[in-house]
Amino acid sequence: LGTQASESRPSCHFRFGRKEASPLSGLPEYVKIVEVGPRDGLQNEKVIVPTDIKIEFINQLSQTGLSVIEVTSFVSSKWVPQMADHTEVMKGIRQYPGVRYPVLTPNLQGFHRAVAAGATEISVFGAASESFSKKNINCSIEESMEKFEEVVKSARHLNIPARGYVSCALGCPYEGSITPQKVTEVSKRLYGMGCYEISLGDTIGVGTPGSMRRMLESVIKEIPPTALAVHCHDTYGQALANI
Ligand SMILES: CC(C)(COP(=O)([O-])OP(=O)([O-])OC[C@H]1O[C@@H](n2cnc3c(N)ncnc32)[C@H](O)[C@@H]1OP(=O)([O-])[O-])[C@@H](O)C(=O)NCCC(=O)NCCSC(=O)C[C@@](C)(O)CC(=O)[O-]
Repeated sequence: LGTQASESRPSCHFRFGRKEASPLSGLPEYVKIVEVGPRDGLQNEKVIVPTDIKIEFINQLSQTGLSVIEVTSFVSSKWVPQMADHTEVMKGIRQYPGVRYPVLTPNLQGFHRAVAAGATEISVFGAASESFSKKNINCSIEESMEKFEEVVKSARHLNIPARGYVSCALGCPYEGSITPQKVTEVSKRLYGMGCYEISLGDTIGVGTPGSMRRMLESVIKEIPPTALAVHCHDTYGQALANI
């Protein structure tokens, strides 16, 4: 994610609930906001944010009425130094009733560490682009799916809900356009293995309402819209329009 422009950091992403026959028309019945500032917002900061500040940030977010706050990532500190204090952050925050605190886990090692730190919800994060998958998590899409299968299976045994991210849903920093079919294929794999919700990431903010619609129309053929979320980076000021 090194190529991500600093202004592209999202602080939250969205899931919509609708009653209409067409899931892409009309206004949503409700909007769920998944706050990702402490994780996606901070992960690329050059200066390491002190752990106590992160904890205070999350505690204050917990008092805003949000129902889901993504806290940290149990990833390699060599890859993402900013998330090296994942265990301290997870153990240090005050968990408010009615608020969920998911964390990112790329593999079983991360999953076990997350559980040991007290995580009760996790997310695996894949991509619809081979190059992005390799640069982000050092493996092919197929290899990543095998790792995620293990994680989601272990999570299920512990009754821990798992979400799945699909990066590059509207474009890749290395490959350019990504077809809606590829996004659908990866989303279907994640949903099929047991992820309760698939978050479609416009990782570099290159989407438009048109490309978002085309991508969603394809994914919705395979996954119920109630199990979909979008995660929009605001690199070109289009995130709100795309949402
Ligand atoms: C996935 C790995 C770990 C593979 O990294 P790797 O180097 O391929 O891992 P490995 O299995 O070959 O192991 C190598 C070393 O890493 C360690 N290791 C192995 N796993 C872990 C772990 N879980 N936690 C801590 N350490 C770990 C392992 O113990 C070993 O340590 P050593 O023996 O060399 O001392 C690495 O590539 C990584 O950490 N990547 C993180 C990428 C990341 O966090 N990216 C940002 C989040 S994704 C995102 O932002 C997109 C999203 C979700 O917001 C949606 C969107 O906008 O598109």
